Amino acid sequence: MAPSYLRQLLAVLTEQVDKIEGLAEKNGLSQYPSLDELPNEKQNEFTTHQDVVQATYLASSAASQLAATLKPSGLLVYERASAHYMSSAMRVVSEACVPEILREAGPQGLHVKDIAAPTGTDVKVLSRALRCLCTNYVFKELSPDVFAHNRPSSFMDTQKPVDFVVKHAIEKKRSIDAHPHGIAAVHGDRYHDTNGILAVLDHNKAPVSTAFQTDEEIWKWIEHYPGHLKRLQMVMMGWSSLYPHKKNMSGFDWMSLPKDSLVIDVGTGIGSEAARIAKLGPQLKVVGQDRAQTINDVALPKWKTDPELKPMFDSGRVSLEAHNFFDNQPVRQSQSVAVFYLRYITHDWPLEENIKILKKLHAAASKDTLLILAEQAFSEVYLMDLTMAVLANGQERTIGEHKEMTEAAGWRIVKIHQTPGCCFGEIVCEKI
Ligand SMILES: C[S@@+](CC[C@H](N)C(=O)[O-])C[C@H]1O[C@@H](n2cnc3c(N)ncnc32)[C@H](O)[C@@H]1O
Repeated sequence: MAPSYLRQLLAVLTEQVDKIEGLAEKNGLSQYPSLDELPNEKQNEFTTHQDVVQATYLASSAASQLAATLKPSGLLVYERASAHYMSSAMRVVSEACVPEILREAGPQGLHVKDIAAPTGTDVKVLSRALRCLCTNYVFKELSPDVFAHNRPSSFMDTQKPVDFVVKHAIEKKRSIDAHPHGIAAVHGDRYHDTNGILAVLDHNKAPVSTAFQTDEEIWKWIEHYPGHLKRLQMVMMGWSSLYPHKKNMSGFDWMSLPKDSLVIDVGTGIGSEAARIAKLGPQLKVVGQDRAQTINDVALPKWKTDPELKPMFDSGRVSLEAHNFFDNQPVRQSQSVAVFYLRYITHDWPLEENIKILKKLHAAASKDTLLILAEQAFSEVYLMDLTMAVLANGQERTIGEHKEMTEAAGWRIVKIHQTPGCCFGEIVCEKI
């Protein structure tokens, strides 16, 4: 039987790796340099040798075809579509003289605060740009927020002294401050830029709001364009297929809740999670809440007509409610809320706004109410972090940042369910 498609690719890879390692041995190297090894003359001579280059091209083509084959297709397409964040991140990093600063810092690396200091670059922006690159194998993060060079990143180094490049960067900033409509720079007090991450620093405004010259945040602004609103809410359904196995997210056990427990899906959008929860926990009562226009013009028309959703809606098992999550929760005389569930809500907002949202839920919670945040809980896909920054001035958060945020609003993380092989998870919190 002919070898399978995967094995054929693997065979090319194995054959070329054998060839590369044979050539390495012949040239007195123990192996092909890893990503962590910084280039030196001997290695450079080896890695640019004609026979080695030929073998590495074949091996890397087979490897990327293998990766593209095995990666969930939705994720692959998403990564390709948001590749521009990588160019933005490279630009931030090179204008903040990071390659030169890290060269002088050496292999132990440097904390992002110290990397940002010489050019006065915003620490948070730099940290997010560096993390975006690290997850794509350019630079490496040794411990949280401590970064160092790896082999690919060292190619960004101009080899000029730090003092020289920093002086140049600061002079450029001064000339931009004098002519604010001039070319862009990423350092300084404000972030003048043209390549997609403008105004990341301005906590009241996302870059998208700046681009469309509005002071409204995206969820309010988009209501002026009903077609866009519908489209954006449909996109949320698409997230479920980014990771195919996420359709069967094996997280919180909804069957563990008693009959008629009340689950509120806060910021439900079109209600795809409300539907999922109602299916996983047929004994539950689920309420989907969102802004009035989303409920009335997007969610209700779907729930009243979709053959799969309509029976749940007609029977009252799922209901939809117009509610702004910055306001007090409606008073529910008859029963307390078992779970406040928020999927992809907190990544849409900066910390201060999230604390306001979570405090409102805290005020309406009984001592047994659980808060579940369905968010990126493990740092695998940082490309989405910059998407959140651009669209909504939001961010993906590390576990530490989730802890800080929930505790500031009176909640304590008690469990994290991670969907196997997926960076999304369900973060379960109790009232402190
Ligand atoms: C990223 S979407 C997530 C939707 C849904 N939870 C899901 O996972 O499919 C964020 C949702 O928050 C809603 N939202 C934004 N601001 C809101 C507010 N002030 N009150 C209630 N919902 C809001 C939006 O309308 C949108 O449906």
